[in-house]
Amino acid sequence: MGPDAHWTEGWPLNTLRTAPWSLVVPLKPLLLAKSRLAPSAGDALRRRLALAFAEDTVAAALACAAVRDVVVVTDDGPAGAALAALGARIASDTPAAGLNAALAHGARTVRALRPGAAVAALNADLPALRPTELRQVLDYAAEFPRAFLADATGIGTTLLSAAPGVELAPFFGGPSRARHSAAGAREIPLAGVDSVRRDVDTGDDLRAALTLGVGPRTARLSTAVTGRYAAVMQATAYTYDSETRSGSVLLDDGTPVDFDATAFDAGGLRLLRPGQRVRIEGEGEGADLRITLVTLQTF
Ligand SMILES: Nc1nc2c(ncn2[C@@H]2O[C@H](COP(=O)(O)OP(=O)(O)OP(=O)(O)O)[C@@H](O)[C@H]2O)c(=O)[nH]1
Ligand SMILES: C=C(OP(=O)(O)O)C(=O)O
Repeated sequence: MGPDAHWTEGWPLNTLRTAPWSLVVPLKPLLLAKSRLAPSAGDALRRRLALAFAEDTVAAALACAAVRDVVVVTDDGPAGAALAALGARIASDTPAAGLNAALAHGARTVRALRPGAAVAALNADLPALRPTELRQVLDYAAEFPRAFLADATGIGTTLLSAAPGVELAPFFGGPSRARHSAAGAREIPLAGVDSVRRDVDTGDDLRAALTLGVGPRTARLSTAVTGRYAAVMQATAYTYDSETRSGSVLLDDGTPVDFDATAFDAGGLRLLRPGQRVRIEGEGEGADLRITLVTLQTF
C-alpha cells in the first residue's frame, strides 16, 4: 500500500492547517461546462462528468499535504454545494468576465483572509489528479515567484502559482503555456506528474485519464462512459452518399450498419470512399447498434 492507497475509496482530507498553499479552482456553470465533451458523451452525461471531474479534482487537492484550503469560484449553485460538502470554500464569480477574471477574484478572496498566502490556480478538469503528484508540483513551484505546469498537450496550462505577495496574473485560455512563459512565470519541468497535467476536454482526453486512473466520482460515471465507448470498433466503409452525408459500414463480421449525417459530422471527415477502414463509435449492441461517429482508422 503506497501513499495513494485510498484511491478507490476517495482521498482522506489533509487536516494539516499549516500547509502553505491555497488553491483557486474555477468552474463554469455546468450547463456550459465541458462543451467539447458533448460529441462523445452526450449532453446529460457531459454535465454530470463536468461535476465529477471537479469533485475528484477538489477532493485530491484537499488531500494534498501541501494544500491548506481550496476556493472554488463558481456561479453554479448545486455544483458549489457539492464541492462545499467536500471541504472547499465557494466564492461566486462576481466579475462575470471569464476565466482569468474569476481566477484573479479567487486569489483576492484567498488573500482577503490570509494576506500572506501562496496561491495556485488549478483547473477543475483533472479527474486523475493524485495528491502526491500535486505536492511535487507545488513544492517545485514554491521556489519561484510565479510558476506554471503545462497541460498534457503542451499547449495549455493546468496550474499557475504565485508566491506570497506576488500577483497571480493569470493568462489561461488557448495557448496559455506560451503566454504564462512570456509573462515571466517559470515553467515546471517535472516528469512523472501526468495526473496534474491530464486535463480532460475531449472524449480522447477522457480515455487517457481513465488509463491513468480517475477518482471515485468519475470512475462511477465511467461505467456509463465505457458503455458508450465499448461500442468503439473498426469497420469498412460500404456506401456513402455525399448529398445526405450518410451511408453504411460493414462491421468486421460482415454486418452492414447505417450511419446518418450527425454521425458522419461527428467524425470530422469531408468524404468517405467505399473500402476505407474506419473507426466507429456507437451505442447499443447487435441489432440495436446505433452509430454515433464515423472517422478514418489511423494507426
Ligand atoms: N468561474 C469560472 N470558471 C471558468 C470560466 N471559464 C472557464 N472556467 C473554468 O476554467 C477551466 C478551463 O476552462 P475551459 O477550458 O475554458 O472550459 P471547459 O468547461 O473546461 O471546457 P469547454 O467548454 O470545452 O471549453 C474549467 O475548470 C472551467 O470550468 C468562467 O468564466 N468562470
Ligand atoms: C483554459 C485552459 O485549458 P483548456 O485546455 O481546458 O482550454 C488553458 O490551458 O489555458
